[in-house]
Amino acid sequence: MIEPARIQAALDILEQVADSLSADGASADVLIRKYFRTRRYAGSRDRRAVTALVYQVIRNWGYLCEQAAGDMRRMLLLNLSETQDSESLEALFNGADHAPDVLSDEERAFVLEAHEKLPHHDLNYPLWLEDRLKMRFGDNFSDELARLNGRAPFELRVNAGKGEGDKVEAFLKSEGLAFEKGKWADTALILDENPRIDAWEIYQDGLIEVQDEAAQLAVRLADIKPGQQVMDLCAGAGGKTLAAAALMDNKGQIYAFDNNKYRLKDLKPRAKRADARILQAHLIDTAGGKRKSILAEHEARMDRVMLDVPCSGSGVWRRNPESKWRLTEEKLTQYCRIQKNLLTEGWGFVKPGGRMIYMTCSLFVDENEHQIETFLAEQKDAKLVSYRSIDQGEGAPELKSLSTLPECLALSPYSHGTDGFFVAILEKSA
Ligand SMILES: C[S@@+](CC[C@H](N)C(=O)[O-])C[C@H]1O[C@@H](n2cnc3c(N)ncnc32)[C@H](O)[C@@H]1O
Repeated sequence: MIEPARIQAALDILEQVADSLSADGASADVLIRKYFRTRRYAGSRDRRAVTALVYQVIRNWGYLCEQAAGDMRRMLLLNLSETQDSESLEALFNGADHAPDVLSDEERAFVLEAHEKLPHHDLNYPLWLEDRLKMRFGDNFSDELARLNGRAPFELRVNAGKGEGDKVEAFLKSEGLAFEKGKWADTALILDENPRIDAWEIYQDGLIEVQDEAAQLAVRLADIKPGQQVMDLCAGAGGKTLAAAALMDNKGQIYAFDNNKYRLKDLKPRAKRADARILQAHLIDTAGGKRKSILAEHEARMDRVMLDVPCSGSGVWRRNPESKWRLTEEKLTQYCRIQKNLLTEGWGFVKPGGRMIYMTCSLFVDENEHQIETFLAEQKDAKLVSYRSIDQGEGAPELKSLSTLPECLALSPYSHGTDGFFVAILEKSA
C-alpha cells in the first residue's frame, strides 16, 4: 500500500473505533484484525504502519477529540501534523484512488490554529479522573501522565523453574534483540522491540513467558515457597499462576480459578510448556450455583491466596490506551463492588497464619487503599504485612512506594519504569 492509502485505511478503522467506543463494542485490535482480514493485498508492513497510526490517535484521543470536536478526519490530520509539515500533509491527502480527499481550506486553517494554541496534549486523560490521578501522582502528575501516554516496553519472564536463564539471554543476543534486565524483578527481561515469540524454541520449551515486570514483582511479594497450598482465585490465562509455580519446584499445590472459561483455557497449554505439574485449573462460573461447592473444600486451607482482581486497568493505559476512554463511573463502581466481594470470599480460604495478596493494575485509591482500609475494618483477624519485609533478592535496589499506606506497594511508569500496579499483603492471625 502506498502511504496515502495507509492513511485512508487508518481513517476507516478509526471511524469504526469511534462508533465502537460510544457503543462499548469491539476493541480496536479486533476491529483492525477484521479490517485486514478482507484486504489481503495489505502486507505485514502495511498492517503494522496502519495499526501504529490508529493507536497513536487512540493514545491522544481526549485532546484530539476536543480540538476537532469529534471529527475523525480532523483528529487524524491534527495527529499527523505533529510530525509532518504542511507539504507532506498535502501529499498524503491528495484525493487519488484509495487516498483521503484533498484538504479543504477550513481543514488547513484548523491545523494552523490548533498548533497556535497547543495545550499540554501529552497529558491527555479523561477529566473526570483528574482528582484520582493527582492523588496517586502528587507533584509528578505531568511526568507520570506523559509516561502513561507512551508505549510500554515488551517484557519477558524467564521461567526460573527451568533454570535456563543463560540460554534465553544467549538466544536473544543471537537474534540481535537488545534487552535489559529488570530493575525490580530478577526474572524480568525488557525489550524495546515487540517480536513474535510463539515460534521460538525457548518459548515452546517454556523457558519464557510474556509478563510485565510489575506483575513478576507482585508474585515475588507473595513469598510463595515449595510445598505450600496456593490459590489463584482470579487466574485468567494464568500469568501469575505460572510465575507462582516457577517458585515452587513442583512441590505443593496450586489451585487456579476464574469465572471466564475463555481466559482459563490458555492456562493448560502454558502450564504444559512450563512443566508446571502441581496445577489444577477450574472454572467457577456463578451460573448454576456451582461456585460455592467447588470452592468449599479449600476453606481455611491455603498458605497463600493470590487475588489479582478485575479492575479499571488504569495502570496499563500504556498497553491499552483505549480503555481510558471506555471507563465510566458506573463501571468503576462495579469493579469496586466485585473487588470487595472477592476480598471477603478469598479471605475465607486463607488458613490461620496464611496470607492473601491483593493486586490490581489500577492507579486509583478506590480500588486500592480504600478497599484495603475497608477490609481491615471488617476483618479483625487481618493485618497488613509490609512489602519491605519480603526478601527481594540479593542486591535489589530500594523500592519506594507511591501508596498512602506504608505497607502497600504502588508502582508507576515514571517513578519505577513499570506499569501502574498495587500490592497489599494481608496476613491472618495464627
Ligand atoms: C486482572 S485479571 C487476572 C489476570 C491473571 N491473574 C494473570 O496474571 O494473567 C482478573 C480476572 O478475574 C476474573 N474474574 C472476574 N470476576 C471474577 C470472579 N467473581 N471470580 C473469579 N474470577 C473472576 C476475570 O475473568 C479475569 O480473568
